[in-house]
Amino acid sequence: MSVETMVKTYLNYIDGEWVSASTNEVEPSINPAKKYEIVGYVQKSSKKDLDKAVAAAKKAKQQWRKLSGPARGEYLFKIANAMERRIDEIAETMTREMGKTFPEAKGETARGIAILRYYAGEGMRKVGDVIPSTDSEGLMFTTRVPLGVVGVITPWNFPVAIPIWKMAPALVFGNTVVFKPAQETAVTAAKVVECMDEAGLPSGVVNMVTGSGSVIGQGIVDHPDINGITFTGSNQVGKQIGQGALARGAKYQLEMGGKNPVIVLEDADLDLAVDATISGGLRSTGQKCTATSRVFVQSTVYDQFKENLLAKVKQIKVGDSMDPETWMGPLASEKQLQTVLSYIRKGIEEGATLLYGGRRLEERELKNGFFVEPTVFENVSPKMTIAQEEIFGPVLALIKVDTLEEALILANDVQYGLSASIFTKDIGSMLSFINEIEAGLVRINAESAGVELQAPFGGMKQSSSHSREQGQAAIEFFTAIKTVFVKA
Ligand SMILES: NC(=O)c1ccc[n+]([C@@H]2O[C@H](COP(=O)([O-])OP(=O)(O)OC[C@H]3O[C@@H](n4cnc5c(N)ncnc54)[C@H](O)[C@@H]3O)[C@@H](O)[C@H]2O)c1
Ligand SMILES: O=CCCC(=O)C(=O)O
Repeated sequence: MSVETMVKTYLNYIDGEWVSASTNEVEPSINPAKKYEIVGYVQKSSKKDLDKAVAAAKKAKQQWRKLSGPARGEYLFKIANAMERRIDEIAETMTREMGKTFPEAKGETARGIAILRYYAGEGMRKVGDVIPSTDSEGLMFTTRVPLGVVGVITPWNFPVAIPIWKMAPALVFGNTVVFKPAQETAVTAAKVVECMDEAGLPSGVVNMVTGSGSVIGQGIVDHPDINGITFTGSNQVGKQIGQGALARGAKYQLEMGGKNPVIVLEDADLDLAVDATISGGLRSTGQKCTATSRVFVQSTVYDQFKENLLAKVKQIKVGDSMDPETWMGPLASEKQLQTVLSYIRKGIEEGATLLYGGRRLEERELKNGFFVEPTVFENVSPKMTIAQEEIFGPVLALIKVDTLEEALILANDVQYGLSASIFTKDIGSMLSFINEIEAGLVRINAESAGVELQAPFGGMKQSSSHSREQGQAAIEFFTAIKTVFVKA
């Protein structure tokens, strides 16, 4: 059964107009909690639509870069205000489209608004330095210029925060944007862009084209008039994007997966560590790049930690994310469900012990959605697939260790390096962890997830192209430095 009456069709946004794709094809965006419910129809665009969007962004860039930083910042304040007026509607759309609980979706939308305001303020900050020249009569200084047209390619798991943490700095530093959201959350993306339109952003400054990654995403990578590409998503796609961008000399930035460890030492506050492991690993149904995946627990407190963790995991209420009683919603798509179930099967086949969960939930209404139980494994050895690969689902692997040194070696023994936590009261252990863990986000006595918009964010190793997003770090990607020498 599909509910097709009164379902709105969302259009592309090109040169300040809402337009259909040239293909005349649309795709349904469905609710992962009730797969028969269509949240909206979104455009299945072609390269021709992308070309129009790029041409609009290219035309708009001269006027936009001529505005002062504070004037561009004013537009961001207006977008933030428009989003604030529509916060509940946007959050509800996000919940219905990708399944995170309504409070989480509302928190993310509020975060998007705060990011806009932060970067609005950045429009007033300095963009260069005066550097002493060897010529006593010369003046040497740096200034920054925008890249031009920036392609923004984003995933479905943070459908408001991630597009905004890319588009807000792109805009305030004088770039124009071609935005390709994940098709799974294109309705939520359209609502964010509606707020930009409501704010009166000049035509062509932001353009949105929805469609498949292989056509629109790849089209952005290959387009000669796109000067920079900022991508967040999987490693597989990120590597392709990096290679494509490098081949034609475009600037690029990739933020990708994680396999994030938590270390629990014997002196830890165990209640805190248990709560943080559950929150960091299972909120958003484990679909955060920063989600806790591997939990290294010192052998002296292992049994106690396991008992306390399981007692709490068993209480987790799984269900429709709009239900205020629900703590954990569905996975975002059928594909995501199948991937997570296949990792769980692999864990069992490779000899890990399934302590709790592991099943798809199909009782009553749940059968219409992509629900899986929160899942906990133990006896996970370091080379098992579930200890190495990003699962992106509510699956925790408990691993017993004797010492911090052993935990650090095992924690670092993966290709990823995004975020990591430790629970301990010992300052020496904290310092060893800070120095030796291979992760871009290092958290002490706090869960592995939780990114603050004013601080740099990005990974080490294969989690990133080694650049950083957010905070003042964003200026490094979205501008180019010019060194100027002046002599009268
Ligand atoms: N490090 C971070 O900041 C961060 C944040 C959120 C998510 N992620 C990662 O994102 C992944 C989950 O998101 P996903 O499933 O949407 O990722 P994905 O790589 O499948 O898709 C991301 C985006 O790339 C597009 N795309 C797909 N193929 C493409 C191609 N050939 N060329 C250009 N674009 C293409 C998609 O349509 C989508 O818009 C996880 O690995 C997660 O860890 C990382
Ligand atoms: O999915 C990646 C972003 C994670 C994040 O924003 C957070 O942990 O708060």
